[in-house]
Amino acid sequence: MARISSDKMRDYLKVYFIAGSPNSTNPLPQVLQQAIEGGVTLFQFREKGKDHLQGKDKEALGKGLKKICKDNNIPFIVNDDVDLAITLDADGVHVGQDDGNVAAIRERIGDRILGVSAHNYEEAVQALADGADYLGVGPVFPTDTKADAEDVCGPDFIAELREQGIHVPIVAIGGITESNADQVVSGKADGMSVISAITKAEDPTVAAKNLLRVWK
Ligand SMILES: Cc1ncc(COP(=O)(O)OP(=O)(O)O)c(N)n1
Ligand SMILES: Cc1nc(C(=O)O)sc1CCOP(=O)(O)O
Ligand SMILES: [Mg+2]
Repeated sequence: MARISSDKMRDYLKVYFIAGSPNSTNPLPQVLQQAIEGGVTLFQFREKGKDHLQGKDKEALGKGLKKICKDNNIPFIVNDDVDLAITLDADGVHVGQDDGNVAAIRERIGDRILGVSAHNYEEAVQALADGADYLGVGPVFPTDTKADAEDVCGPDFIAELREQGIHVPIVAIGGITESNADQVVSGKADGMSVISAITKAEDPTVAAKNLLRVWK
């Protein structure tokens, strides 16, 4: 296996669905299946928040979600938990600035996809030097989903990173909805990551379709 190409990574980032069981009142496997039917291009299992699953329960949910992704040709990414990613043979891992040494995580996961959160030029450059395949940048809008999110940077912050010479795949995150997703596209991100825009939608399939349509 080889590292993913930047072109392929950009395709996968278009509508990047992130969720864990605390984000959804309906069973997450059902929501993921519906979101995939609407066209989401990548999935991250982020089991965080109130009453989140742990240990074998978390592993069992992750295993089921990974199968849904595999059956539908969507890469399955695990948030934070590198051990679980390896146990489940996930397609990749996403880590933030406080989730461990990125270069060491790259060593551990081999050629799997590695996403790293970055909030400024210096963090972006370091993440790439350490082996990131894509950067997660946010929050681009206010979000209620992540209590410890950084200050809102706005969607145009990604265009600023581009001007500073960061041309790798970047996905915007935080507070993205059907109503503001067009600003993510004009802000020069390669994709949008969403939690509540899909998990709290009346119909996750329609929500995913509407987000995908913004790219067309
Ligand atoms: C695609 C993407 N971008 C950013 C994040 C946030 O990661 P992090 O800062 O480590 O925060 P947690 O998600 O771990 O709470 C992400 N998960 N995915
Ligand atoms: C997981 C996460 N990371 C963020 C960051 O800024 O790094 S914002 C965020 C929450 C995204 O959820 P929603 O789409 O519901 O706003
Ligand atoms: Mg993290």
